[in-house]
Amino acid sequence: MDRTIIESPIPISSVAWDRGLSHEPQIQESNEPLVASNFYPERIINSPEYFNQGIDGTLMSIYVRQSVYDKLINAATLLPEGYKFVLFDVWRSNEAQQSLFDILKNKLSKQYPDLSQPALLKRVLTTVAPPSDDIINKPSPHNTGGAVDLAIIDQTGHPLKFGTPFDDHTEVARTSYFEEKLSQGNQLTSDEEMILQNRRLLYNIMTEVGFTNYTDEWWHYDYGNQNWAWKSGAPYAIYGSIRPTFTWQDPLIS
Ligand SMILES: C[C@@H](N)C(=O)N[C@H](C)C(=O)O
Ligand SMILES: [Zn+2]
Repeated sequence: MDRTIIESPIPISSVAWDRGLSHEPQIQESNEPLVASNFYPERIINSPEYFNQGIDGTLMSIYVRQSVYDKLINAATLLPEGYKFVLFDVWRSNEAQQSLFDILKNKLSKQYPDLSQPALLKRVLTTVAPPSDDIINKPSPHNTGGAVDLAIIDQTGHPLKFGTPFDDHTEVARTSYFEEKLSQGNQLTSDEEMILQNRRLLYNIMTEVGFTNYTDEWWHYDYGNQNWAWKSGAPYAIYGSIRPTFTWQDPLIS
């Protein structure tokens, strides 16, 4: 493995993620299809987290834009021998986005009963994008099939340590959290050092093939959607709102 993949630090962002700005890029829809992501089990496995949790509006299969799948396959070849990606979620229905938002809002309002409504909303929106009120111009990132939630498992089938569970809503989930600790002159424990390297591995591989990262979550990467266009400086996004068409079933229906 190329050592720079675990040695190159993750950049520390000096500005907070701005949900207004991240919807500014125009969308020029490429009409790339959504494809199922389960045809390369040697390197990519699916663990559809929200379907497994019984969240409304979820599907058992994970669907992803064609170029995003191609990029994931490409990225997977950069992993150390025997390692695999594990996909938790890619395309997400608007119903599922709404359910995730409602569930977290409910959970945090019970956990922090003294938080004001604006403060509560800010916390919820750090972990879950708002359900879209304009799916043509401002689709939520996963609804485009261009946002990927993922982690890595090693050659023995065990997840690498990333410092928090998937969908953790604390500041530790911020992708550069351990880089920040280091840059502030703190000594990392050996466990934290391992987590730092694992986050660098995921970050450097994903950005190498063209993804951008959502700075508040080590597991969330984008390609082709407005998040990606805003973060990468691309002139426009190529993925808007979409839904799977289940082409293999069409002949049976007609
Ligand atoms: C809910 C979490 N897995 C996620 O994807 N968060 C981002 C911010 C999103 O909802 O787009
Ligand atoms: Zn995500």
